[in-house]
Amino acid sequence: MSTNHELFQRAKRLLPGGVNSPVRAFKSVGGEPFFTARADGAYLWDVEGTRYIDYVGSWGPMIVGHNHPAVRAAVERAVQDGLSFGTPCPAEVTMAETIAKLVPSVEMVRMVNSGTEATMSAIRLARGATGRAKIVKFEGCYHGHGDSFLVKAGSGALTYGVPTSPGVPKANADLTLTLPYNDLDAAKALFAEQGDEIAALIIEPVAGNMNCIPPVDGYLQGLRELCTRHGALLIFDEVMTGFRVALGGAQALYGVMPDLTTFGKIIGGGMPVGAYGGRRDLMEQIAPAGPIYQAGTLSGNPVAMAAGLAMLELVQAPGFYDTLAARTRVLCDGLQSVADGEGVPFSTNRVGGMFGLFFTARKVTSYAQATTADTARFNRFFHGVLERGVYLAPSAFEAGFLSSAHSDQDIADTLQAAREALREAKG
Ligand SMILES: Cc1ncc(COP(=O)(O)O)c(C=O)c1O
Ligand SMILES: NCC(=O)CCC(=O)O
Repeated sequence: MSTNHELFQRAKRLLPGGVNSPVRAFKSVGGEPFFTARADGAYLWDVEGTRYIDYVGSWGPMIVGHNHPAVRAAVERAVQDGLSFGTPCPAEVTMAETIAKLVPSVEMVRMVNSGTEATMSAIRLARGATGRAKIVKFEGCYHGHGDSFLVKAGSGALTYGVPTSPGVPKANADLTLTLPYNDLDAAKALFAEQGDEIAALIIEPVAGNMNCIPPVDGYLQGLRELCTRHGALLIFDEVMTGFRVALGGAQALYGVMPDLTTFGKIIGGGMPVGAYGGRRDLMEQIAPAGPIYQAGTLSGNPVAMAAGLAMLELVQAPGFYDTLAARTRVLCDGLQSVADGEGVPFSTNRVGGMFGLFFTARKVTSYAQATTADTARFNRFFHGVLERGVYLAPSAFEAGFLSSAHSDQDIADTLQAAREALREAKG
């Protein structure tokens, strides 16, 4: 039987950094990642049989808990009929209808295989439709690993201190303009200067890749007005927030209609899926309806669609998001009172089923504030709770996720682990 350590040694010989996605490595918190053998409900079990209460949820998709019987059964049924057809299949039509029904701004969709593909395709569409080249993104936001987005990026790029990646041609990076999140005046100033060259502004409507930072009141509305005034498209990257902060995503929660929206994570139920969609007049410019090319051998895959549809069925249960948000609140308020009790400077953010923990006394509303929180303290806390069976994202710059499988007891156990970890780190 291989141990975590043996597996990681083998992995490092053949996989860069021992992982297939950088955020999984424990490079910033220190130590070695554990290898998961099995997942169920709110828990992961590593190859040594240790159980963890999981607040990563496969980085977002597992909103009903791991290995949900209804999702698993849907996949098992779909597999009986074949794994991939390369022709249209019925489930992708149902998927498109479901997304269009649930997400206010979506009139048409195209399925893809990851969030990265969704965002790359959405900006190609924006450029093709407007005839403009520049895009605007926000410092600390992450939109996958497309060249245009690895400029002042969040997530692993921020965690590892290389927010602008080598390998992105300068000509490409120069077309990506960046702004500070939650600062409408900065956006107004940029659009006043270059508004007629901007194809699209893309934003995480709740930032989740520089820890978790909700938009301040009126901010998304202000960006909407700015884009409309300057003829630029507004793209909400709802890969993380879609079906996470509310059934209709952040656009439903805040009542702001983007022109295009990108999706991933939850809509695949744990299978590799992404999608982009929005205004009909824009989406009809995508091939073969229109000239802007975008394609995919496995796009709309029947097994992935079955998993995603089962997931979207479950989240439509009455009260699903109210309960999820209430649990998230109990967790965050509980952690706050534990930290207060231990005299540790601490604050939290949360929207629906996503949350952020900051080792700083003030409420965090900006990238600058998020990056000045005490990351060394976070790293000690991360290991302190991990030793006690609680798995947080191994980075101070990632949002956390709750699922409907997390019980009151799981939250109570998490708070106890947090209390012990904070006490130990002080002593
Ligand atoms: C907001 C956001 N956009 C895009 C992506 C990219 O998605 P993927 O990892 O599926 O390519 C992610 C996460 O990875 C994300 O959080
Ligand atoms: N918040 C970070 C992600 O969702 C990305 C996961 C990955 O890159 O593996």
